[in-house]
Amino acid sequence: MPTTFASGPVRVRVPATSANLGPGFDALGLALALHDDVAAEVVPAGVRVTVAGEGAGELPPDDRHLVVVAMRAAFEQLGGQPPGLALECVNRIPQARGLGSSSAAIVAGVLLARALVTDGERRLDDDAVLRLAAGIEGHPDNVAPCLLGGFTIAWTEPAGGRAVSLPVAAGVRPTVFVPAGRGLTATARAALPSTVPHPDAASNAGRSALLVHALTTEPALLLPATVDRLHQDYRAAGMPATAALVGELRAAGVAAVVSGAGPTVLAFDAPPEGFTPGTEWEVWRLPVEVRGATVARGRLGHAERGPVAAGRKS
Ligand SMILES: Nc1ncnc2c1ncn2[C@@H]1O[C@H](COP(=O)(O)OP(=O)(O)O)[C@@H](O)[C@H]1O
Ligand SMILES: N[C@@H](CCOP(=O)(O)O)C(=O)O
Repeated sequence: MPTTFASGPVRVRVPATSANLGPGFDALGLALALHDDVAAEVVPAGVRVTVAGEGAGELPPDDRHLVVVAMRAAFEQLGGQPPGLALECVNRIPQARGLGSSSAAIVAGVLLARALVTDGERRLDDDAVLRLAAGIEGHPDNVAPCLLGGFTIAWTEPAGGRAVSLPVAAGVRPTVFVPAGRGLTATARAALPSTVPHPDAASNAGRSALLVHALTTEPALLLPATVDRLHQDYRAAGMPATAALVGELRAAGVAAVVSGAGPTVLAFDAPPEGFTPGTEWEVWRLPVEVRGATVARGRLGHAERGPVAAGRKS
């Protein structure tokens, strides 16, 4: 059946995410209440992208833009490309900091493309959206919480990425420490060895299983549950300030980890009174986002164009 396109714009709201959560490398993730909003419309020709907020003046306004790249991949699976595309992006997720901005862009693109095709949900169901987005990103651990919300466990089968979302226990209060400097995920992945010692793998298996229990049921166990031996130490030389802050917070009894591939630090509770991380860090309390990505008809309105998402506080 030929592909037909919806008339008028559609919009999507996608949350920031923190992946790994310490021992759950490439598997565990958490959605956070900080969002990008993107609207897209099929137009007669060309590709036009406007960007406000994070990445404005830096991101390519054309087919190289990651949201457009993801839309193109999704349209391919949906049966055909539209004649042209117009996008409006309002970005609040800091980019290249370990808060899942690239996954958010990819999820936004796949969901927008599906919503712009008249029978899109029949052609690309929710499981296929996750598989496609995880395939573009290369690992499923950010894409899963971005799509599903909450705390997610993701894994990869021969057919692609899959995930489940679990409710987070009351008393988990994520705080992120965001540095001004960037770090690309690809660079941080290149710092990892191709094999790891068996005791390190065994340690992470136990701690990530414990982390599922700690995050959903018993937050008092978050400190021992967030010990990692598979990625953080290998990456420390490339982000010494991040490694030092994780160490200081943990020494103060706060369960802290590298957020995603860094350089942001995620703590599962507020730092103790009087703890000063240094002026290079912006400190935001970001509640867990339970909703995941949401799609609606129409352009971005006043609410979506606002400067700060609900929950982000300095
Ligand atoms: N909202 C966005 N729109 C377009 N491209 C984006 C967006 N967010 C991130 N990107 C692209 O992804 C890169 C960052 O990806 P990555 O290194 O995986 O970091 P992060 O931890 O933020 O996901 C950016 O430099 C940019 O090229
Ligand atoms: N498991 C990945 C997670 C990358 O997350 P990001 O938010 O930094 O893109 C990794 O550790 O490489």
